Amino acid sequence: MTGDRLAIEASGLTKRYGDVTAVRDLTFTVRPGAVTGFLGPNGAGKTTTMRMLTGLVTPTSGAATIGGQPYGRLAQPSRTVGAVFDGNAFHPGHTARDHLGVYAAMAGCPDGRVAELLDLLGLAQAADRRTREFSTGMRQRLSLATALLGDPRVLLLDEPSNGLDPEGMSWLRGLLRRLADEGRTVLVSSHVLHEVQQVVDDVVVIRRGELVAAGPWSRLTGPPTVLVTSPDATDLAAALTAGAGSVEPAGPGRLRVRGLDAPRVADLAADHRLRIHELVTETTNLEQLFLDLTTDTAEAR
Ligand SMILES: Nc1ncnc2c1ncn2[C@@H]1O[C@H](COP(=O)(O)OP(=O)(O)OP(=O)(O)O)[C@@H](O)[C@H]1O
Repeated sequence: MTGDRLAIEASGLTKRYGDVTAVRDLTFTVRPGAVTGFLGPNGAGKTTTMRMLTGLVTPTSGAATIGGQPYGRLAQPSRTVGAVFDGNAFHPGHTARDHLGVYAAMAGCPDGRVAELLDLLGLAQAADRRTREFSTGMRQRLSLATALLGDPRVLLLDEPSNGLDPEGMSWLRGLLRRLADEGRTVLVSSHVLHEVQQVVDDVVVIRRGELVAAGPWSRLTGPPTVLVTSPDATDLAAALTAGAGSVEPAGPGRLRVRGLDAPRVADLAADHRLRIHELVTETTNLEQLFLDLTTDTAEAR
């Protein structure tokens, strides 16, 4: 399979339920070999979009394709796409091993695949417990195991972090990274930015069913700035400007510098025998960015 054959594409995707437009004219691409965060507040239309990508919901207009084909036309859907949706149902009397065994048989998975996944998903110890005893986090792991059974190259995960504790979150991020590094296409939705920001390469942000931003995370957050405090701020500003930095005042004795990293700022200060009392690299406040992207400006007018 070439890389392009693994891309997810939404093109003018729209879904209306009566008067409610859940998703409106959504166009984006999700590339293989990366983790893409599908972000937006509750009710933004993430689940509806993911359901359209997997053929569970029929778009009112527009198209959703995976590797250039609508989900329904894929030759081996369960071997191409693995999906996890909130509220995945398990038979309460089945053990995790039973549950995976049923799906493995349906997907024609080789022997040993169930044990492999129980291990990969950290469920080996709980393999023979009935799913009715499972915590939300264990259910999430079992959903993920089910999605991964057919060794799919494309993964669509709707809020997979729901119910995971911090350790589970960190484990999930590691798993997502690994799956993407193996060349898979990984689309993961979340309404909580900080849960995914450490792992996503790209983002697609929606609000009220419409696209707000899409692209590499680094492009959306911009380059870091450096905040420097110095009793020699005036001379330091001149030295940094001469060193190709862009400098603006940020309070008494304090400068905000763009275009130079912290070591370069420190080196230039040392070259000019100027004192530094504090040096901080500022990354964009991502929560604020997310808030800005998702706040409905129409309401503010
Ligand atoms: N079957 C349906 N019938 C009517 N309205 C629906 C249906 N499914 C979704 N909606 C509406 O479409 C909008 C988008 O819902 P959706 O579940 O896709 O959002 P979401 O971003 O996944 O939210 P959450 O994070 O809360 O799951 C909401 O206003 C929702 O009420």
